[in-house]
Amino acid sequence: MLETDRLRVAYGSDVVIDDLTWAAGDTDSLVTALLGPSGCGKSTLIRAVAGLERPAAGAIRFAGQDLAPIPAHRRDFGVVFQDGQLFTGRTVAANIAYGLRIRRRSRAEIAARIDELLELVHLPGMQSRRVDELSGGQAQRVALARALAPRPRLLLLDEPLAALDRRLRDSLAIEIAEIVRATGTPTIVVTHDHGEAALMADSISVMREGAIVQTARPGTLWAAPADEWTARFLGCATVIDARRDADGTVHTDLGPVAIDLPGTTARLGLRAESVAAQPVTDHDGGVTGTVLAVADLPTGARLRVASPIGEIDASASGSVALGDRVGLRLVPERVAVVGR
Ligand SMILES: Nc1ncnc2c1ncn2[C@@H]1O[C@H](COP(=O)(O)OP(=O)(O)OP(=O)(O)O)[C@@H](O)[C@H]1O
Repeated sequence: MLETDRLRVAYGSDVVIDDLTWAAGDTDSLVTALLGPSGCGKSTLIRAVAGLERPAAGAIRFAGQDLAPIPAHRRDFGVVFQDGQLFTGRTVAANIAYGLRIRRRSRAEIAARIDELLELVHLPGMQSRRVDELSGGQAQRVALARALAPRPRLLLLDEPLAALDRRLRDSLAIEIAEIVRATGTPTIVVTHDHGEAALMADSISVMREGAIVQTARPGTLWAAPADEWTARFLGCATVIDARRDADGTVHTDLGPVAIDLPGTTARLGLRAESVAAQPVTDHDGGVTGTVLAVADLPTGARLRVASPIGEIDASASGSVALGDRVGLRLVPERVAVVGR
């Protein structure tokens, strides 16, 4: 639905996006996350799509239509930025009405649409509240309602949760995704947080230095990152070699693991959840290590372990203490196969 074709965006001589050909929002993916580290060009891409930056070369198309001749306010795209950018000193209703007023909708229609949107974003009855009196989470819901009010063809969310605290971020991420799904609005959400991307999106495009390195569903992305950089960016702190022998067993320096490899050798990405640690007495003579640090998380203990391949992260379900000797085992369903 949204396509960039050999797109280049630059600030003066500083080229941020070069030769980018990318598509988002196909029929089975309503919400696409644009995920990448700080400074990789996510906001620049979103701003170019919104019509706020003029491409130096290439094209951006929506539903087949070249957007170049269409100014930002005629694209029918809704935009929400990190801090919402509401009109301060005005009411919630006045903010949501903005895009409807400039489209000259009737008063009755505007009032009805405001009521409907406030129900949708779970702020019923807040019409006459001044936006300066809202909490950060409420302000972002109003910004979302304002963006959705004119029924945009595409919604662009640029780090909509970045200014909120962690606990609120997760719940609002899920809520925003539900709201945009309820309206059926194709959405691109920019984030540098892969947890947030997974909570919100059907598909994730990973961006690195102005290029999209992989687009996939979240589960596929975690299990099969396109390359080592992507694996590390997605939380695989350790990357190791694996090789498959003639009888199909896959060997690594952390012992065998029951996974399929695309060839006879591959690189595996490991997160703490990929390596299970258990007290060495219960262990059957495999790889062992020494516990260097323990963090007790609600989901179990997370460990830093001195292993034969150096320091690695691991997880333990039982009780483990600093200095313990632990047996290490790779958890096949939690191991990422790089470049599969
Ligand atoms: N208005 C501007 N003028 C000049 N350079 C800019 C401008 N906006 C962004 N840049 C530069 O372009 C590059 C990409 O920035 P951009 O904001 O698109 O990245 P981002 O991935 O959205 O990062 P973040 O997550 O930190 O917002 C950075 O090097 C940034 O310094």
